[in-house]
Amino acid sequence: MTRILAATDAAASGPEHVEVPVAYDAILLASFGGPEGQDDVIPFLRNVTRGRGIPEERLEEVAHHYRAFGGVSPINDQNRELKVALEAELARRGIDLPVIWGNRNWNPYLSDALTEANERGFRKLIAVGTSAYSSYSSCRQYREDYASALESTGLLGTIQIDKVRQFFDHPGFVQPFIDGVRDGLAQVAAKGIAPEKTHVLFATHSIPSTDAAKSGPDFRGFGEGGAYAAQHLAVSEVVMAAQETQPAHSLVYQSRSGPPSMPWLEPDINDAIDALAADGIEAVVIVPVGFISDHMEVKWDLDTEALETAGGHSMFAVRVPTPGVHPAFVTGLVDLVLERRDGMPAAERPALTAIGPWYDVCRPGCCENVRFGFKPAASGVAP
Ligand SMILES: CC1=C(CCC(=O)O)c2cc3nc(cc4[nH]c(cc5[nH]c(cc1n2)c(C)c5CCC(=O)O)c(CCC(=O)O)c4C)C(CCC(=O)O)=C3C
Ligand SMILES: [Fe+2]
Repeated sequence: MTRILAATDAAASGPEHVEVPVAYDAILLASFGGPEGQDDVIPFLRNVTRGRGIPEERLEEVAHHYRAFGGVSPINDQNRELKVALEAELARRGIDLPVIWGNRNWNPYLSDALTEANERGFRKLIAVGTSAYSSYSSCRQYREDYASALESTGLLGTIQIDKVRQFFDHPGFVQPFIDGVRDGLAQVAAKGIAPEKTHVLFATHSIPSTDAAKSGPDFRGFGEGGAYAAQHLAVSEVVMAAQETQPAHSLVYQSRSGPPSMPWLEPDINDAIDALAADGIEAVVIVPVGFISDHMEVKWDLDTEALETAGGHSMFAVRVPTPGVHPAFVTGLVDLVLERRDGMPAAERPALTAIGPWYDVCRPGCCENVRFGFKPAASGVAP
């Protein structure tokens, strides 16, 4: 297993990287949540966008995506499957850690999970969030929601919530993408399309540019796109380096939702596909590198919209699978829990890029949201 630590990272990999061992009572599988029927769609969207300044037209547009799927987000069944897969892997390895599931934006809520934990006598929880990268939306907001669920249930001070490190460069997360891109490139080759006419698009969720700039801790100096862009770029390089043929590749963004006046990360995947078509590219392999399961952002924004954009140019397009319940991913998540529980030294932790392994405990100021300021957050050093 490769583990590279850049010389410039020496200061960042001090003792603060790794915490002391903790005897956890249970795993908190923490996710986004999604509607389970047509009547849930609007209340769910209100939960997600409360106070966020998302234009009404965008909400109607997104409601339409959910309506087209019967008002049911695929994310809930995917989390149920992941929970079952984690339980099976824990049992197989003889690890006695129950898994409880709670979401940030829909039933079962994080507060329901904490109530359940309390009833079952659990005091120390290790959270596994279904989100691999660093940014306000993909890390800090989870931590804020842990804190507010502790507050609303009156369990602050009774239950402790730690989290596994952001796992963007853990082999368990990256391997399924390596396998998927290999399969995708083989499909392109089988069509007789040459590597020079092929492009690999690594796709992730766009976020406001100001959030991106503040993603990760300030002292790492990641530049304009912050840790969020740097982590995605680094993972893309690892995935491409593992391929036998290496067509050109790039990082693109999807699912932008803020007002047009607010800058979000670009280019949008559909604009990128248009530009590639104009350059004579005949095939695209789309890698949903920002996501862990085939939820709505994948099913709609990639499988419906991006594939349609490619089809409009008569391009051949393949969408690579997300990690889902790939055995390497499930095993990797359990490994992440154990390294944290046992206080495994940073030098022994698997990480495929020079950026990781990421921190057990978020550093001060990490993933600040300049739009809303700091709210209390669990599993980090204040603020
Ligand atoms: C970085 C990131 C991830 C990846 C990390 C992670 O996985 O956590 C992610 C995942 C997801 N986002 C999801 C759904 C939504 N996200 C929205 C809005 C937003 N997302 C943002 C960012 C992210 N989002 C941001 C900056 C906003 C603007 C509002 C704000 O500033 O906070 C909205 C409102 C409507 C809209 O504007 O699109 C919806 C409905 C679902 C569920 C899908 C399903 O149901 O299957 C999932 C997994
Ligand atoms: Fe989102």
